[in-house]
Amino acid sequence: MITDIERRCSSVLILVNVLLEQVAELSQTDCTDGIVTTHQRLLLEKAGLTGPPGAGKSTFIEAFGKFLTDSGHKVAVLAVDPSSSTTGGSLLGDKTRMPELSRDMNAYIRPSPTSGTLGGVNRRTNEAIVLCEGAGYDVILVETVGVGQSEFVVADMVDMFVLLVPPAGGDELQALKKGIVEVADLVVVNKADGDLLPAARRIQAEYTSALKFVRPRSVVWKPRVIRVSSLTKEGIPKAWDRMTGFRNKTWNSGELDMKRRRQHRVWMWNHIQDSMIKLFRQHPSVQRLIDRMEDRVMRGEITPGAAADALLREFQKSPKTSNPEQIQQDEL
Ligand SMILES: Nc1nc2c(ncn2[C@@H]2O[C@H](COP(=O)(O)OP(=O)(O)OP(=O)(O)O)[C@@H](O)[C@H]2O)c(=O)[nH]1
Repeated sequence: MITDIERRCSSVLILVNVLLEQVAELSQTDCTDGIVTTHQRLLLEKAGLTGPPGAGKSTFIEAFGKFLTDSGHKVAVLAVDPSSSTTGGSLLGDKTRMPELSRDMNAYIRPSPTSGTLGGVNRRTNEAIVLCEGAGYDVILVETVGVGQSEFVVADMVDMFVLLVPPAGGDELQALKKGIVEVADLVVVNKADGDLLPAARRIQAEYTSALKFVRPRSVVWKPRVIRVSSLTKEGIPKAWDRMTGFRNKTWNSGELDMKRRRQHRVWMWNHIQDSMIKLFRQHPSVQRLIDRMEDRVMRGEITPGAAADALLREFQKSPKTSNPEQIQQDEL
């Protein structure tokens, strides 16, 4: 269920986005160029953070975020929760998970959007990043649960990707490692304290060797593995040091700027894809045919390809499409 506040926040977000687009159109500049200067963009840190449930993401973000706000930064924590679009639940972004940071005037924690398609949820997260940049947050952390495809979507929204892991092995971790390690710029082994310290050292060595087999994505940065304790705060400054190291190197080489430009292109196409699907589904003649075609495909009377072609022909036949403004309303 969407609460009234969430509904209003979404409306405000969409309204601000529309305004940003109009300002960009008027000045014929890139939307983000209009609100964030080059100097600000150089100092901006946008990182994705993922890890399996129980790795200590909330505890880490709380400790890391406090360290940053104490050093004069403004920190925004956003969340992408793939389960929220299907179950209506929200694993992430809950303010009670980070009680101290959520009370901090220099931190903003945005709960995960809990409605809409995954595309819509991601789109709103991406728009929230742009708004946080404009509002002067210089560190933006986008948190995801490390179990789905969302990491790869988030990797297209942020400058760097951080994987947080607990000092434990097992099959679950092996599976997790394979996909995500390929997009990780920094692996943080959490809970490196007390009795868990020897295990944390072992996991650090394991990830360090796993990273050797990953195809490098940058010519100036080699992914690192560090140990931290979010409880004792040991290693927290080092995590920040590594993140700024990544940003400075990739910025100076031009890689970061190029990556951000490419991401804008990816998101343009993501938006087009989302909108096209909605237009398609809302097209009156397509709507009349969809149920029949789905039925025939399921009964094996027609191949999926032939059914898709029939629907696409119907869509192309009449240029009449639904009102895009109506689509935005429906998204809410
Ligand atoms: N010893 C130790 N325990 C930690 C550390 N960080 C987190 N924990 C503990 O690990 C457990 C899980 O921490 P959370 O921060 O809730 O983990 P999470 O990844 O956010 O978990 P989800 O909310 O389920 O996604 C809690 O009992 C924490 O107290 C750490 O650095 N050292």
